[in-house]
Amino acid sequence: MTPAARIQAAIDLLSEIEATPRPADALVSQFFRNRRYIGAKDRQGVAGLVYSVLRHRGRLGWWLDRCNVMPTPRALLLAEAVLVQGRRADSVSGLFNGAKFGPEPLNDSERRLLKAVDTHTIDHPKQPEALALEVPEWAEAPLRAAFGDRFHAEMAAMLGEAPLDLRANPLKAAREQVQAALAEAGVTAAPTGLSPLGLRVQGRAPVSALPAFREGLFEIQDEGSQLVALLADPRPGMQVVDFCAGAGGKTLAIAAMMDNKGRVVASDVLEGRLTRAKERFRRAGLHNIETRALSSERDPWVKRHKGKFDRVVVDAPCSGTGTWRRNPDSRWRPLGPGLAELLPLQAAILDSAARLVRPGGRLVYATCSLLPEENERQVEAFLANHPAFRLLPVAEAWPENLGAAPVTGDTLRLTPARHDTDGFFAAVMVREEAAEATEAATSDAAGTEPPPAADV
Ligand SMILES: C[S@@+](CC[C@H](N)C(=O)[O-])C[C@H]1O[C@@H](n2cnc3c(N)ncnc32)[C@H](O)[C@@H]1O
Repeated sequence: MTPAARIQAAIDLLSEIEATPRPADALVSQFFRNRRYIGAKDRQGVAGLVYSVLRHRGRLGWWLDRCNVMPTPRALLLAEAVLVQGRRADSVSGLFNGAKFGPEPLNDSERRLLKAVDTHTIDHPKQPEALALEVPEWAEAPLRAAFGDRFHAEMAAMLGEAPLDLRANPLKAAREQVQAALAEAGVTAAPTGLSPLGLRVQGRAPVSALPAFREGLFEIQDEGSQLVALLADPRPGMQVVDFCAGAGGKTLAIAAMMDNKGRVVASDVLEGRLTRAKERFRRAGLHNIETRALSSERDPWVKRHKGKFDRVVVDAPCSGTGTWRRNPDSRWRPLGPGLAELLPLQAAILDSAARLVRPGGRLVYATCSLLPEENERQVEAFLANHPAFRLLPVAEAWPENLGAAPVTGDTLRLTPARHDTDGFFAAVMVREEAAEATEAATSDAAGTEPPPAADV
């Protein structure tokens, strides 16, 4: 592809991302699947342009606004070329010449834009702090409240790219074996600091094309997500529910730790996600998992299985603020259901899923959010309404690993700035053996119609 053709492909891809609410990573994969003639290097070049626009979208928008130019994909890419890549306006305009496969020539306002941004860089002292950190307006106040004087450092750490983490599948290979298989394929990876199963890859190797991946020796999973699954402390022979299993990221880790012994139920309100998860379970060699599509969090299946499970993991739908490094597009997309709907939904899911926990069993509540409203506040409200449960400090829940890790407080709070993982929150709660009767009396009381399921 010529450089101009790459720009045109980036314009097409950005237009698709703007036109649909689906996450950018899914659309990027689909875009290239439908254009198999685009080679690996060009794919990387086109995706690099698109992700650079998404990663700088707030500040690029600020510049376009200042120049009175509409934020079209063409204008965003023009501004990106100058303000982020540091190219001169002349060399950029030369690529917009209407040649075959390249973009149409510039219009007047685009020419004006190039002239205005020439020799500038993306940051400008007049940009408000939150915008300079690519923090959308709706999230600024809660994130400032969450981090106080660490707001700048935490948000700055979210501007970079997320590392590529893998989780060894203990059913098929130890972490060292996976590391050796990767090295043989020319991929360098080092053990992660917190997760005993994790490997962090150096650079951006296409690991899913490797035989070791196809044979299920490892999964692609952020270290923070691995820790959430490990916190449930699933053991062989246990009965476990992954209540918001989605495409099965945490289910895979949980089931593998159980050595294929016992039972894991992967449930979700979106059946399509569970169907996709099944292929991953098969590749990983797991046959102790069953999937269960729920009509809502109060599906009758839950009541029928009250008190039957040793572990219940609730990886709740959330704002996703902890994954901004990985999904930069999600900062600027409308929040889907919005916090006003997410907060009661999270509480309702936790409330209902808690019924499944047997006396002495564990309930793990997790989100990939950085907002206390979705995290600590939800757990506090749950504990206040469910005296049968008590918080188990994470260092006690999993002393052999987290005891030595830089994790403070009773709950797990991971951030890119502090732990170089995605932002995650997890709390472990235990249903007291003696409190069964009290809890049983209160848990089935509220039978109100649930809010619609959110695809988050
Ligand atoms: C954060 S995602 C789960 C990610 C998944 N656990 C993983 O590790 O790959 C949250 C999931 O909650 C599901 N969900 C949304 N509303 C729900 C509800 N009312 N009951 C159960 N699951 C729900 C969504 O469909 C979504 O798959």
